[in-house]
Amino acid sequence: MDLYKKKRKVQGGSATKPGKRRRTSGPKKAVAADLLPWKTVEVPEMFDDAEGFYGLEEVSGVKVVKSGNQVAFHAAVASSPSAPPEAAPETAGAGDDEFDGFDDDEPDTAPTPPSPRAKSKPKGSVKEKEGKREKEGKKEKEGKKKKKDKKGEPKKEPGKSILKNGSQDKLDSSPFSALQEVSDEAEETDVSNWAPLDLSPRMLSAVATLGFSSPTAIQKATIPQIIAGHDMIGKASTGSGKTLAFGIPIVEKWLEENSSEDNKGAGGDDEEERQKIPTALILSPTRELAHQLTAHLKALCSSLSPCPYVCSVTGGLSVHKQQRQLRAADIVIGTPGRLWEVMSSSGSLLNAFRGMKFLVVDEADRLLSEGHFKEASEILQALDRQVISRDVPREEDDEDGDTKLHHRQTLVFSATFNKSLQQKLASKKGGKGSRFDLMSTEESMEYLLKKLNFRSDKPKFLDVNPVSQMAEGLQEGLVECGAMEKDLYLYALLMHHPNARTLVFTNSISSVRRLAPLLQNLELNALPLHSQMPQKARLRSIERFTASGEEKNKVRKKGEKAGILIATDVAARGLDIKAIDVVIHYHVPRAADAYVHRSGRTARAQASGKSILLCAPEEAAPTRKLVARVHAQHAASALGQGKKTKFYVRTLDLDRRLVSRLKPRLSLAKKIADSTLAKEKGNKDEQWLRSAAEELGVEYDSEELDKAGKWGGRGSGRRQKEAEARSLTKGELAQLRAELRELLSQKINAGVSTRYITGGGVDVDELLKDEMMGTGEFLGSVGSVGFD
Ligand SMILES: Nc1ncnc2c1ncn2[C@@H]1O[C@H](COP(=O)(O)OP(=O)(O)OP(=O)(O)O)[C@@H](O)[C@H]1O
Repeated sequence: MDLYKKKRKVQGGSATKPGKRRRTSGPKKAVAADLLPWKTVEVPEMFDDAEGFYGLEEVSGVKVVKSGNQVAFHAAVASSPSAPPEAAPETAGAGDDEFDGFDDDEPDTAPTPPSPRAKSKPKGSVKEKEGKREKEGKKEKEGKKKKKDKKGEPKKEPGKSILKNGSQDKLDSSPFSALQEVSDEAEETDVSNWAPLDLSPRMLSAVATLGFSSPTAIQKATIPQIIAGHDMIGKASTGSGKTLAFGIPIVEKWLEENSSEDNKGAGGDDEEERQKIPTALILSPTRELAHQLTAHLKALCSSLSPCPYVCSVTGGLSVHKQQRQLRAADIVIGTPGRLWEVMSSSGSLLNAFRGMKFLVVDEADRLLSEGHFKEASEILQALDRQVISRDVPREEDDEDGDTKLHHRQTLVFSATFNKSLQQKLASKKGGKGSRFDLMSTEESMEYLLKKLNFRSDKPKFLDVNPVSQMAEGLQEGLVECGAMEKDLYLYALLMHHPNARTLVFTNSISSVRRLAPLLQNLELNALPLHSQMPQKARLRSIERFTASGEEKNKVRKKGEKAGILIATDVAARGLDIKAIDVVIHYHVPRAADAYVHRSGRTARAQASGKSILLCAPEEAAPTRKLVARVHAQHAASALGQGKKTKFYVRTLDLDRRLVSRLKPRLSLAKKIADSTLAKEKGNKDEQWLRSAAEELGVEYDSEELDKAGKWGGRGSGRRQKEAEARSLTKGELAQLRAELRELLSQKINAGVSTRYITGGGVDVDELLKDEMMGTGEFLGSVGSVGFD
């Protein structure tokens, strides 16, 4: 323990001059990799098969120093492997890094996670992720090893991983661990644009570690206000950096109060026995978002020493374990369900939370509506209840008898505030259709004021994008197609964007289940994501999607395809995956906020992206209205400037003859997918019927039951189709697969489309030129789908 503290002290002396971050060096010695104090990584109970974690060891507080092609490990103290240093997982600064999974008990409509804001991955250090993959296959491991050798990176012994920095350094097995990778450009990041925000040198250094040279608009607007002590309602478009807008002031406050080792929280010598008062509690509507926020804040704190202990409280870990972690937590990020479970079972914990400095309600409109409202509301009420405590300052009642918690700032953030929030807060049903709309500034303010116990009567309301919640670099379009042609048009859109990382939203889990294998049959890198998937599979899909089709120096690995994530709205909010190029709404969103948040998964952080709605003819008019409502402010502001008054979502025009040439592939792929799904379902149904028959003591006769299915009645047509699909023999399926392979091996001839005919004929030689052959699935060039 002493050793650990001493190390942190040394690192703590590394504060740099504002403006530029400089490398600091402590009294560390070069140590052979074998002699570093490796420590076995504890495997979370939830991982039955350990997901490759068995045998993994980690080491913290080690600096990887790279000079040319040489790499040396510098550690304050080297010890033999048999004498590892004392680990302090429960003390301030230790990381909450066990992956506690994605809940399947979250409402299906709940949104998901994001990814690195850190500009680039560290090249010189051994990456955390590699530890996770130790067991993923010998081949892959050898491949990686070779690559590393080439780069001159340190050779890692099997099962060992070096993690960056001493404080939050435990292995983070969440899919958002990439968020904790910090930029190796930090050394060069000029952070002088942050100067007006008056941040401490240590915070500037932390921001430089992320490689962020300027604050975003919402950060610029809100950070000084929050640091000055104001309550805040912050609204800004998706992907505009709201997390750090509240994260930076929270960490700043923590730094202010924990600037020395002698002043660490409410603890003291008996800290382990006592409940620490956390600096902040951040409420998140979904587990995935909570994990992302945790990773984001840990990334911010990764270079700080001492640094706050950031801890997430979501389902997946035992309540007991989380209570232990919470005892030492400085910043707690959690979903209302699990938080309430943990808080309500411990008086001292609840009391400690009452003393915190910040309460953050992220994605407030979602959190205070739908399924979470009840628990979020209980947490808020419990926090506001006054209890006499030695640690928590007593508050005065105001003239109305309401208790004002003057020591606590409340921060509320979202890109949207919708009408369903208004109804929930007003506890009454709104008029028809109103829940689909977004709220005006005044309305949002009024209702948030009713629900949250702000310290001042008028919290600051900052809307940095009052005209539009949509990201600036976003292009929006709509494709009209027959209701039964959505699969075909989806495939055509994907063919038009062969290298684009694409996120496809559906309104139902069954559509995800159907579309993912269908597109996989078409040799696309389609990955499913919905709330009924097992946690590990969800995690895998996100990881594969995040890693898919990565370009190194603008070159994609040969044969590597960009990922296509087929998801329900579980992925709509907060998901921050780098470089999503296209969002496709396979089903039109049910409400305006869903449209904003789904579309906001692309064009993040100043990037560009496309959002495309697939609409059946009867859906087109209401969808256009919904999009127009989202842009209503935009239109009004344009009117003020004498421009056109209405926003029209752009109609995209796919070449229908070209689309129809995709049909043979699609129908083969569909037959195969239907048969596979029907067989799986059939097996499950049969199993269920067998056990039901057994329980009833009757004989199970599958033929009789099949006949029963043909008698008619509701669902009998579907059942018949399923039976037909199921009846395909192995040989027939193999034949279909062979036909499909043959079709997929030929490119689609775009050269004789109507566009070419009207364009003046086809130059076959031109079409067969190498560069034309290489562009996706089409032979010949195809026009763009209609965006400029
Ligand atoms: N100052 C900055 N400079 C550059 N990038 C930044 C900056 N601040 C944050 N980012 C990056 O911008 C991305 C979006 O940030 P964040 O996830 O906080 O957005 P958000 O506004 O919360 O989005 P959403 O409303 O969709 O949840 C992240 O990848 C983050 O790392």
